[in-house]
Amino acid sequence: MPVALLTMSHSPLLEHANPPEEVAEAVQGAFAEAREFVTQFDPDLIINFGPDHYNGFFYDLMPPFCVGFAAVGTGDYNSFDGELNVPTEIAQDLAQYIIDQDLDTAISRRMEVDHGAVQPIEIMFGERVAELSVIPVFVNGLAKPFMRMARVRKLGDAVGAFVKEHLADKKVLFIGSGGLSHEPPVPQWATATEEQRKFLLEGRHPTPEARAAREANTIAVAKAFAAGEADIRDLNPEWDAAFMDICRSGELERFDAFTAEDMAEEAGRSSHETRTWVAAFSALRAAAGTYDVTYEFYRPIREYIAGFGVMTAKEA
Ligand SMILES: O=C(O)/C=C/c1cccc(O)c1O
Ligand SMILES: [Fe+2]
Repeated sequence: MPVALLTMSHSPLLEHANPPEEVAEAVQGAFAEAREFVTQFDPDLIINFGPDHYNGFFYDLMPPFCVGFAAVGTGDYNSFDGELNVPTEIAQDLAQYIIDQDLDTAISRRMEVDHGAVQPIEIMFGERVAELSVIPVFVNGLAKPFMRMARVRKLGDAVGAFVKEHLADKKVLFIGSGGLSHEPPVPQWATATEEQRKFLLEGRHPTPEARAAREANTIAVAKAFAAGEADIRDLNPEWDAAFMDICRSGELERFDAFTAEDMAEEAGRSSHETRTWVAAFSALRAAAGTYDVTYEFYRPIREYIAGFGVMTAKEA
């Protein structure tokens, strides 16, 4: 049963910022390497661990995990805004399997997925996004409170065991989207204004004006950050390197010692997006036994507000 993995940072600023040419080219080179890998693998099914940035999930009901039985892109930052081709029956069986492992997951029969979930698929597969078979699995990476990392690892474990037991005839690609160290200007409940709280609570389907204002603010903050003038936590290449070391090592239980507080303090509030990587690597390990990392890339890129990492791996 062939299984493979792609984990990568995403950033809506890829289309809106101008890092030095050498940096932009290096990122595009990393995408080309990863694209070659996933194209060669040619998955029958993608299980996509993705976060959300208050486009699909809000504080009126914020699950730690959610398996999509059907899904539609929100189109934020010009990301994919159509329906994903979700194999509903397999997604239902997956959710049942996860629950049977004594883990709790929400389900959605109409999950809304934002740039954080779909950008890697778009970059890798271009126009084919709508035709590919994709099960989206939301992993909360932005909204406190956070699950313990061990729980995220176990979610991935359950997903990988399901693939091994029930999808042995399929080529499955696990994707984890997000991270690494970064802290884009997304409001936090604890410090939010009344207006921001209203958005965090029920901001689904914003007006075009509200969406444009949010995007313009992110672009402006990224510009200021690159100039050393933004009031957001800096990237942390040492933290990112240590994180990628664990991914490479296969000793994923080492993530269990990560605490939500330390992650935010050391690597920024959105470093919680790395939970998608933990789930994806754990799924790969459970499905494959052992794995080899076949490619990796890293650059701290302030213009993208991202400790920007890419890794591919496959069963050893
Ligand atoms: O949701 C937003 O407004 C900003 C998102 C963002 C910015 C930079 C890096 C990321 O990973 C993001 O998701
Ligand atoms: Fe993000």
